[in-house]
Amino acid sequence: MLIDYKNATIRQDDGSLVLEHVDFHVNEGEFIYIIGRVGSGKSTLLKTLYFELDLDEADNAMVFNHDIRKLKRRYVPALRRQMGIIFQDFQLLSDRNVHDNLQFVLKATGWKDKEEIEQRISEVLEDVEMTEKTERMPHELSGGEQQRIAIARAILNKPKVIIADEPTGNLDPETANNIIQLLRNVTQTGTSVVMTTHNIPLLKDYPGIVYRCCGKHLELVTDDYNKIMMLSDDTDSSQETYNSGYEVREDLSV
Ligand SMILES: Nc1ncnc2c1ncn2[C@@H]1O[C@H](COP(=O)(O)OP(=O)(O)OP(=O)(O)O)[C@@H](O)[C@H]1O
Repeated sequence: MLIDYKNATIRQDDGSLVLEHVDFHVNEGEFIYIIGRVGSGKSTLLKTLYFELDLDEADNAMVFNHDIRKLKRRYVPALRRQMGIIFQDFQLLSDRNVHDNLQFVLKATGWKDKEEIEQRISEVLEDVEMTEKTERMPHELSGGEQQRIAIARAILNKPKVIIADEPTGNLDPETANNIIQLLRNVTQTGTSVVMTTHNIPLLKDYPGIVYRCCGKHLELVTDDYNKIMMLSDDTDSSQETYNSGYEVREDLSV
């Protein structure tokens, strides 16, 4: 198991409670969605996974077999290197082109051999179908293209887990589908993906394990990829419309 939280309590730095009694598990190659209303704690849960926020109240809190309750800060970079992190706003370095964005990460994570660096950059750009855009600056790319580069950057070091905080939030529905398809492809290599989303229709088109943040708890909605096809929109309350134009209902039930 790559990530194993049992009965974890997640608080902000100011001590305010975000989620309690959290049981959350990630195995190799899994595709996991975290859904839930605005402010329900999705991003905060992710922050504990990539050590942006401490988690010390739990019966168990393991990431890559390290007990993160006792983790010394000096071990964080080595663990983060085994993760790829993707944000809604891409967070590419705006002052350098696509190639140099990727090269920067490889150099920062200890790659030295020039040929190997070039080879790896070509491979990941091929994976995300962006080989033509190597020389482009981030501002010369569309949102979907920038997110492709963010994915390329996230997979450079063949991470065990990709953590993506609303990676399709700024994208039109078709581009969002392409991005999710790319992330699904990544799981074929054994990498797991944990992503937050408000885009509920995605769940049916690209099934995965679904958790929901709700009322300071994290519920497992389904861990059966097949069952997700039966997720019902036919519920009685809590309709919300988001920027994507989708009408979504967050109180999905199986
Ligand atoms: N740095 C912070 N310090 C204190 N409280 C915070 C901080 N960041 C977020 N919060 C609060 O923690 C709660 C959970 O926020 P979080 O960002 O995890 O929600 P979310 O489910 O990701 O929301 P969204 O769907 O809008 O991204 C909210 O009440 C939010 O106001």
